[in-house]
Amino acid sequence: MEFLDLPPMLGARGTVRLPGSKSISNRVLLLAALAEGETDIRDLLASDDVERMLDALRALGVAWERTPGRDDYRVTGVGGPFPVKSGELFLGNAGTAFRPLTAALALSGGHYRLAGVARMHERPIGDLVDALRQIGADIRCTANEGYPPLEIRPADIRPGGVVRVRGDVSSQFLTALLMALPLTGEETVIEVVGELISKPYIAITLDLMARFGVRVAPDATWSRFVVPAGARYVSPGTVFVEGDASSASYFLAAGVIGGGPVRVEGVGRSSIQGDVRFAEALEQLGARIVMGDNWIEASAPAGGVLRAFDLDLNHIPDAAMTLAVAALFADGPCRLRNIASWRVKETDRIAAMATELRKVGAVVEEGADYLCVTAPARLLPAEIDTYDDHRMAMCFSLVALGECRVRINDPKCVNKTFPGYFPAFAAVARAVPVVAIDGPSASGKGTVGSMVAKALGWHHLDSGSLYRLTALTALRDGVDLDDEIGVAALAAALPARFDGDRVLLGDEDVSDEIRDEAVSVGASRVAVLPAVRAALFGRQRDYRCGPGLVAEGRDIGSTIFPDAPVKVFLTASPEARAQRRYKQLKEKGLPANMESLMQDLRERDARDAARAVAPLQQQPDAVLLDTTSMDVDAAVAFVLDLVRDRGLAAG
Ligand SMILES: Nc1ncnc2c1ncn2[C@@H]1O[C@H](COP(=O)(O)OP(=O)(O)O)[C@@H](O)[C@H]1O
Ligand SMILES: Nc1ccn([C@H]2C[C@H](O)[C@@H](COP(=O)(O)OP(=O)(O)O)O2)c(=O)n1
Repeated sequence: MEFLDLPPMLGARGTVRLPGSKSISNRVLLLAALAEGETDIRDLLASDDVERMLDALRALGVAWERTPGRDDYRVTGVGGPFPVKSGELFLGNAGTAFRPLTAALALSGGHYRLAGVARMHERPIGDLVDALRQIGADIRCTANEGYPPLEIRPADIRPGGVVRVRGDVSSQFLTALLMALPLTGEETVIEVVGELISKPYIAITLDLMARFGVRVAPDATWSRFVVPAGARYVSPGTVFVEGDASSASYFLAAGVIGGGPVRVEGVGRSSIQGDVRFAEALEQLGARIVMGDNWIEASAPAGGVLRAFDLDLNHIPDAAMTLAVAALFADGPCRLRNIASWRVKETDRIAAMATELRKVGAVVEEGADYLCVTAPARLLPAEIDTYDDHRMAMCFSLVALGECRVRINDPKCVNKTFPGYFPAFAAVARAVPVVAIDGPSASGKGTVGSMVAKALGWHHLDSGSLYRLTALTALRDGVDLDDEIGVAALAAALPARFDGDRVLLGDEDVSDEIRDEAVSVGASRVAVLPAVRAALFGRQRDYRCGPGLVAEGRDIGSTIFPDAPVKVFLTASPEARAQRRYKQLKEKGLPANMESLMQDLRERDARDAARAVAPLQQQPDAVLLDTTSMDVDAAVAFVLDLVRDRGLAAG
């Protein structure tokens, strides 16, 4: 399984240009396809769901072309039903393609098959099929009644009169009917049965239909819609796609959780997307929000802490997911109400959200249509499953802003709506900085690392001492150093503590004992065991805390913190290193022999460099620092300059 490790973040600020709205992109594509004339669409979203719609339209005889290198498209409308009268369409997990195409194809007089991924076949479509059958459509659910895949056959469509459709499962059914019925040319009344959910999405549909020349006004209660006689779609010429307001939610929340300000460009006061009201929800949590016509900016509440909330989120079902994760930063239990539609989205989002929030330590109560989330005192590092749901992946990236590392499984699921999400997030979120110092034995890593950490006021990790503590424990407990599983178990349970430059096992100071030659040789032996390295992997990452970390070892820059902004490969000639070690041991009153030290050092260098897992080697992005003829202070000054040059510490 592919994954992405997000480091703990210290805060967020900056500006993000949003990708185009998915809801607008797929609606505009379909309307442009059915309209008379050519439509130029600017800033169309580049994502999987939009690709599915584009592919389908081409298969159905709609010509479109893309301006090379841009997200601008020209669609040549067919001025009515689709001209291609048979076809098999694969629509992935794109609800915004599947539902509207079902309705438009049911009225196109052809023979079509529509299918998607397994999850698409679990997402209900029965209410839409029932509504279309009322006007004579011949639609068969070929696997399970009420669910895709579907087969549509030519039929005697009898428009006019009243069509009833349920509005309380997914508003996309109403959207699909609204967009397709003008193909009949006759007046049809749509009556919504049950409370209409997600009304703002219907508002997007009506707004875009009006731009293509078909005006449908809802009654006061949004339960009756009249599609006028003689309606036909005509291209408005050029359509600009707004930024995606649901995608904006992650960055606005990042600004609120991570201090901010974070500004999103592409949506604002004049947006037609209901999800811009997510900003209002954030305001109820105490966030500071500023809005322009085409941008929104979010910052943390004046007091820093988010207020607990109890909100009906029916009007912003997608952006509401972001609030479930924002609840991890609130000062009390938070309730998200009226969100039953989550259960029929890309995954059962209520269940998925509850499961994953619990992994980071939250207490979650899950109901048929609500979630109650209580934040833990401290977030726990976790491995988040994403259920092939782009929004799960994007939401849980926000956990990192709690200075908590988080692993996102299958991160590419964001391609559904936002392929550039993680780079965009990394551009506004500020990771806890790490100085990674790697190099051979006795090159000065410990000495330089400790002094650099003190000068910066950052945390310090001497990873070698973890290997030494592991070896010491194995030697004491009589565990064979080649017993990989046994030694790894010791490494995982090590009661290691660091107190300044003192190294402790529980309460026992073992700073000197771990420098014994026997322990040094043992450390070098256990360090080649993959299970031992794996056992120490997460432990080392947990030392990454604000304001920053200086860590040294052999694989810090390559494996433990590959994203470290400063990497140094510290080395010196073998002779210089042997002499340093000799002096060091003598000063500590420990026995030392120059010849055996030299020999031992060469052997250890060879073992560190040749091992299969995380061998010692200079990373391409590491700066070489050869201290053969350089004193400690000069080496420390060199590293501090690098840190300041990268803008990670004041000058
Ligand atoms: N640039 C340097 N010049 C001279 N001696 C150094 C230098 N860097 C480190 N030393 C000394 O070398 C010894 C070994 O350094 P240490 O930090 O323990 O190395 P490592 O952690 O790489 O094994 C220490 O006594 C240290 O004071
Ligand atoms: N990140 C690390 C740190 C140390 N090791 C290995 C290398 C050494 O053999 C032991 C002890 O490391 P340490 O840095 O304390 O030892 P040296 O004094 O540099 O030889 O652990 C490693 O494999 N990976």
